[in-house]
Amino acid sequence: MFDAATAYLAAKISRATTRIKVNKPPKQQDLAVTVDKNQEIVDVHAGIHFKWTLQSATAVTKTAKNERRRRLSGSVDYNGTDYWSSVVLNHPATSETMAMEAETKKELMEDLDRFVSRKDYYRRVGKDWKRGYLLYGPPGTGKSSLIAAMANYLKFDVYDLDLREVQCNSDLRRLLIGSSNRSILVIEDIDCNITLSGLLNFIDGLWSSCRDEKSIVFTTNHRDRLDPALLRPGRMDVHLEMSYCTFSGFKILASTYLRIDDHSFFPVIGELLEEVEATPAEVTGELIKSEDADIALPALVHFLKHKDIKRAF
Ligand SMILES: Nc1ncnc2c1ncn2[C@@H]1O[C@H](COP(=O)(O)OP(=O)(O)OP(=O)(O)O)[C@@H](O)[C@H]1O
Repeated sequence: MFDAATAYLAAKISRATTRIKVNKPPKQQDLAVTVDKNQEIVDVHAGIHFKWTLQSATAVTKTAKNERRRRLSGSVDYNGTDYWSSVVLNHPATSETMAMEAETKKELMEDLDRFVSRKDYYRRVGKDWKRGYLLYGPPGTGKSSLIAAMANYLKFDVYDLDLREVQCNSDLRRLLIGSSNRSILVIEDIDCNITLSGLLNFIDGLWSSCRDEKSIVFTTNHRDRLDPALLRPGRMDVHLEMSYCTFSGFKILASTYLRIDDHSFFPVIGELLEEVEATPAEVTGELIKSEDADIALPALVHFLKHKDIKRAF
């Protein structure tokens, strides 16, 4: 077998390549070919010599894995049969398009990178390879968009789980066993779901039924309504506040929607956003009305002024 592989590879790769790793991850059809960091591979195509060097393992995983991601909703039917119905996740959100503070974004992306790259670490310290995120903030501040951005970043599927659909822990366990690794499990509006003891029971069941490499995202519009028992690390490791639109958030939206990074209306919009609580959803609702900044920005100013007047009464 070794001799056959050597003979085969000798015809395929350059003599300069002394080491190459090929493996077949479980449940995947294709072979994964990897090289070590900083290892150089020489490739000859049409007489031209190419030298490839692996700079970052994460970058390779992300570009190599280019399949379409799915968004799945979990249900249990009247026969007690559980299933996930799936649609293609086509949400364009990325961390770049998210109107959030740059520091918060950076910390989240670093946290995700650390999480996915630490399989051996989790194993060594005897912890399950899972991470819980709580996204909280008023409606329209981008909690759902951020989940899509996280999935796009990690190239993970998204599984939506409505706890009201799940009657008992064995239903939950079967549903979760049917979900894939490398996925984000989403439980939205956690404060609207069932009682505290039921919820604690479900969440602990959730953790113990999940297999490797799973992140779980809970969302709520009211973190203050959640019991501290739910918020502790191990259930929800990272708490991320999604807030009303700030001026720096607005600049990101203006760059995405209007492709501008400055305009004479920016100062007045900055002042208004300090006085008025407008969600990024409301701001994008105005910006999307026209691609012409000279039309969209006065409309936004009008909206913010009007909102302020309404609040004053
Ligand atoms: N922080 C943000 N950055 C960029 N776009 C945003 C942001 N927040 C909201 N939007 C825009 O507003 C739309 C609605 O926001 P989204 O559904 O993500 O908010 P949400 O906080 O999940 O709301 P809800 O609590 O009602 O589910 C998004 O599709 C997106 O276009």
